[in-house]
Amino acid sequence: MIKQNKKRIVLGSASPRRKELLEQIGIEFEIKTSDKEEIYESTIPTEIVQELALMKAGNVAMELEEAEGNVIDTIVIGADTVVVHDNKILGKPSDEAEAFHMLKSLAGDTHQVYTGVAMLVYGEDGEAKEICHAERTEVFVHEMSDEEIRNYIASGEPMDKAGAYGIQGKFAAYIDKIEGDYYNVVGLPVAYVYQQLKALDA
Ligand SMILES: Cc1cn([C@H]2C[C@H](O)[C@@H](COP(=O)(O)OP(=O)(O)OP(=O)(O)O)O2)c(=O)[nH]c1=O
Repeated sequence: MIKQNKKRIVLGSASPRRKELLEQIGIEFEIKTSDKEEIYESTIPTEIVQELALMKAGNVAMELEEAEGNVIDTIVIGADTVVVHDNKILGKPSDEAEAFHMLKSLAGDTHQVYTGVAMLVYGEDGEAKEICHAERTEVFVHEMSDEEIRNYIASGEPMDKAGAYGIQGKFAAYIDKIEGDYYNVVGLPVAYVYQQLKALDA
């Protein structure tokens, strides 16, 4: 059942995973994306993901305002996911060699996945309130041989994903356990999003 929202909800993301996750909980929403560059200044993972999530939501809101003249009674949602291993931030790999390097470092060890969520909540007056949050999940990965890593890269799964893996795909074979929200690893802590929308009476 699709929940009829009181406010218009706009997901500012090109990620197919985020779209699926929001659909999964039955929220009615539209997708708008912006291809503006994403840059961050912070060095702390919880801050980086919130900064980037807010930038994504802000860019989409700005383009919405340009296109439609104003933004009222709307919630624009942005999100960003990074993997952190040994205090190093891993985004999407730029090539297969980097994917190999990332996966080699994650194999047989524990890392953290952080997803930042930013919600720009526009009222009737067109004024926006910002809500930002960072969710952390601990992921424990089994040992992997170099051949297993190479085969996984050959599957094509790693290249558009932070940390070069997708927990929801073939990489499931190497997940020992997680602590925290599974959906956060896939790219959107949907329970957090739903609970916020509920609290906002959206
Ligand atoms: C760790 C992990 C990440 N991912 C994905 C989620 C995100 O799509 C991607 C991280 O990249 P992001 O830069 O967070 O998002 P994106 O560029 O895909 O989409 P947009 O900026 O338009 O919202 O990695 C998985 O699908 N599974 C996983 O297990």
